[in-house]
Amino acid sequence: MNTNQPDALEARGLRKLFRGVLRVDDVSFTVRPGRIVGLLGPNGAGKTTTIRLLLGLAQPDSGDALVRGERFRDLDAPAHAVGAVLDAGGLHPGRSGREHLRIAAARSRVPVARVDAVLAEVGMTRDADRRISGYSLGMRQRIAVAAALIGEPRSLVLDEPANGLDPAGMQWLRHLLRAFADAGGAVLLSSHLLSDVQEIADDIVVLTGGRVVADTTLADALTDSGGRLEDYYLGLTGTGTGVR
Ligand SMILES: Nc1ncnc2c1ncn2[C@@H]1O[C@H](COP(=O)(O)OP(=O)(O)OP(=O)(O)O)[C@@H](O)[C@H]1O
Repeated sequence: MNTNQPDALEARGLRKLFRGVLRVDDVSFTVRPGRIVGLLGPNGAGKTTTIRLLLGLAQPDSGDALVRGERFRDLDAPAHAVGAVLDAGGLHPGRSGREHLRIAAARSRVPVARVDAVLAEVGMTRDADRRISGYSLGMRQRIAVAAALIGEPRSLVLDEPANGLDPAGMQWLRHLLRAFADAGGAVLLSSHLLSDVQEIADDIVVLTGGRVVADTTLADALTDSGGRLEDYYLGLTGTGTGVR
């Protein structure tokens, strides 16, 4: 790794209050190129808020959320820096997958030819012209991933991407993310599915009550817990809430 390169994604002392309550409390971690980082934590731990801060969708009360060393709003070409998969359920049901991606391409100011490229990348070429209302949740996830890839980003951020994916869909996502990281991309994904994270992540960050309680490699976490991420996680969070 070139140590002069800024980290792909960096949370630096992030704090966020909602109605006077600290929900993200001094959160710091980095995602380096070539790594897949799993962001774990019980319901309400602050994962989505942390992701929204990194993507410039919410502003921290203090601290910095940096993408390649810059705040999201200062990036020249945000779609080229980071792609996000936030809520596949939020796609407009009346549009086709292709229309959704054309809009994403226009917003990101990337050539419309990228639409066919990302459709192929996510295996949705054949179904591209059907309405999203007729898609399964797994197909919606593929279109959401395609939209994230439209700007050929160097980083990907995914909030609960496994939601709605069947085992074959999950395997597909795993391969896609690994290939992305192997090509030098950085990946941050939140998930409740510890077995999936165990199969996919290089590093893990565990949040509880808005604070980072672990930031380690997956290998070290497994060594510490006899090979089961679930045991490591439950040892830290002391709860099975929301975790299966
Ligand atoms: N816009 C908001 N207004 C008020 N409170 C909020 C807002 N967004 C999040 N919170 C609160 O902040 C805390 C962290 O929420 P967040 O969604 O980041 O957690 P999470 O770890 O992603 O949880 P889950 O696993 O349930 O998705 C929760 O207590 C939540 O109710």
